[in-house]
Amino acid sequence: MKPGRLLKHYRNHRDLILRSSYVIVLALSVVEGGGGNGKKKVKSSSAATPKLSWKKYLQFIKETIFMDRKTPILLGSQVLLLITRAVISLKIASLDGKLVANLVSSKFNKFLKLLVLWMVIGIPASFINSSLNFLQHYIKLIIRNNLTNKLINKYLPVSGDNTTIYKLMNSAQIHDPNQRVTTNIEQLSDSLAKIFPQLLKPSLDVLLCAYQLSKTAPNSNTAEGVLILGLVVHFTTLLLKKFQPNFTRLSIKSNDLENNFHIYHSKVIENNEQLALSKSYNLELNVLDKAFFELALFKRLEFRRFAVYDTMMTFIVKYTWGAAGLLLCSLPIFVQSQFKEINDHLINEFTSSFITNRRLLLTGSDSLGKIIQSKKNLQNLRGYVMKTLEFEEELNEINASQTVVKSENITYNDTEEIIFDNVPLVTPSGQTLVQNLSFHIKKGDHLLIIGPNGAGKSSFFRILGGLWPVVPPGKLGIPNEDPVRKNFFYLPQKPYFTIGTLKEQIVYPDSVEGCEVTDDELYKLLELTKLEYLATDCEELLQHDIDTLTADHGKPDELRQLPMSPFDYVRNWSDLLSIGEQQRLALCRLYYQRPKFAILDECTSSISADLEQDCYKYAIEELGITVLSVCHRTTLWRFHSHLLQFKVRDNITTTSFHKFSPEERLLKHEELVLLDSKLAEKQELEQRLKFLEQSTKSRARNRSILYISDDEDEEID
Ligand SMILES: Nc1ncnc2c1ncn2[C@@H]1O[C@H](COP(=O)(O)OP(=O)(O)OP(=O)(O)O)[C@@H](O)[C@H]1O
Repeated sequence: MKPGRLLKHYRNHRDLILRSSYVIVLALSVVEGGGGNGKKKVKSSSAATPKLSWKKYLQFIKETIFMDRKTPILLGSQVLLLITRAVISLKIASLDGKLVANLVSSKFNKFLKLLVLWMVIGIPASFINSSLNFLQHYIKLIIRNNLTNKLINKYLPVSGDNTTIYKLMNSAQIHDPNQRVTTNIEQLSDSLAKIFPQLLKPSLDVLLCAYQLSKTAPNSNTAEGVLILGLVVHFTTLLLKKFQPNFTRLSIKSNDLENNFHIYHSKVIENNEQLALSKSYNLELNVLDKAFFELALFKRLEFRRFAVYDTMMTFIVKYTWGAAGLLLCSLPIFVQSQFKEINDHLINEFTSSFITNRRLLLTGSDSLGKIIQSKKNLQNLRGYVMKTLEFEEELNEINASQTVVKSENITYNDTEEIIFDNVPLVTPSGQTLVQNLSFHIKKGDHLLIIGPNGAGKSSFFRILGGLWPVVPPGKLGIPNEDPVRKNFFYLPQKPYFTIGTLKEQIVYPDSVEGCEVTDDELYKLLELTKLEYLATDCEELLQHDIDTLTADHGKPDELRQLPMSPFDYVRNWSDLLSIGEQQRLALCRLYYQRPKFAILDECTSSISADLEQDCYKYAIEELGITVLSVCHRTTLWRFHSHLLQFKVRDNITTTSFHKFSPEERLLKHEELVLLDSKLAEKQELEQRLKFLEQSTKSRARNRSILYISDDEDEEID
């Protein structure tokens, strides 16, 4: 094509070509500014950024938005409001220009009319602004609600075997589930609710301003100038990218450090009594200090990077683009003033155009800066999504594995038997504690489990309770589920108590709603473990509250809210009760539940020996509960008929299982203890004898030396 024809074509389609090139250049700048800077590394972070493909990221965002029908509708409304606001901003920009022009030419009436119009437009503008704020918070709440529910349902699945959290805490992946469900989801929802206005508002502003600028430029020759401005924006954005930190990495690392600090702090709170008694504040302070120091150090590094980036950003967006824009708006005026005679009308026109275009340019450059800055939020959001997805995938895996393991290696019988057939005891970390465990007991066979510390006694319970899988070729047989009576009830050495009512503690893990137990029945349960004073204490506290509120006539509402029964009085039971009392209250739970089998893992170790015996007797003889117990006191042996013994020799653990006669075994045990003590006595006597022989010998030697020296003395004499 000849240059002449090309020029003609250009002239014919000049407007279209320039406008589209301008938009393309701006879009390029946005994409460049929004693209990742993969080469940059966060120095203090040793871990690599976890991988998350864009497809998976967008899929997650899509699923989160469409989890609820309300969210897309609200997002749609947000978009509509944003478009309306952008159009209103344009209108206000042109009004601004006209207002100043009328002010300069002292046209008061026109100025007043425009001012009224300006105020009238302010009404929908204010409404739209506050509606946008409201919508953003509302969308955040809905997203947070949906995500939290989704994760909590996977975290505490009602349909599973209630082992998810245990398995999660034993997995190497997740150490901070509480943070993931709380802080992480909150940050994710906040970021996601902000991202649309953050991206859409400035994008719309940029597009509308670009369109308006190229349309309302004082001289159509400035269209090329607008394109040059676009190119300036593009290249400076590329420069800005060099200073841009990797926000995803920063947000992940910062989150991890925050979580570490939180975990250490929770441990201190949890073990406050032990720390006070062992006077170990100094040590714990060091640990907390170190965790916080790491966090603060990283935050400082993060802020420094942000500060450098912000400085560059402000300089480029506000001043470089601003100056280029001002030049673009003013140049045509200077050029025209050289050729035309300046009259009032021209001054008016110049002022109006300059003010309007300047405002449009400032809005445009500011919006472009915001789009580039929203990359930070996009990358932060990516970090939060990664953490949430990692958590969710781990939960999905655990929950899926539960059903597989259960169906493969566990069988149910109606003969009320527990059968361990060649079951290896393997820890979650893969260490085999016992090669194979084989035995079988039925209802009424009370099993005593003994063995040295760390041999695997509690681990056996973990397999029975479904916490650890039944590893092939092992097979586990357990009784069929019974709607009336639970199969198993587990009592550990340190039972768990909630902050709640006394009734809730006794009927746990049943809910008090729909529970038909009466206060008298609850009181009887407490009597069995000699804990009736707990109910009396609650009664006194309740009476005290009633008296105080009655004396204070102004609080009838609070009086009405007080419980009717002392069993409904709320207290923090785990802080309030001694370990022995906690173990006794846990026994009340056992009596209330009356399961077929009770798994008692040193659950009476802090109870006095005579009460312990009474409690065992009641459970076995009165309630017909079959016990499987780990206990170190020989006084409890008489309640058992079978023995599972763990023995460790040369670091290899073996087990033996047989019927057990407690009297015979106790006799042998007593004999063994006697022999042991005699053996110890013998060894002591032998040592004493050795010592005496040695000291006699050394005295004899000393004496002979003395004699020799006497002789020598004599010789000298
Ligand atoms: N979740 C786990 N992950 C890895 N190893 C574990 C886990 N729980 C326990 N173990 C290990 O398994 C071994 C057996 O522990 P277990 O609690 O069964 O011992 P125990 O015989 O009950 O000891 P004790 O009499 O002291 O209570 C120990 O070496 C312990 O460190």
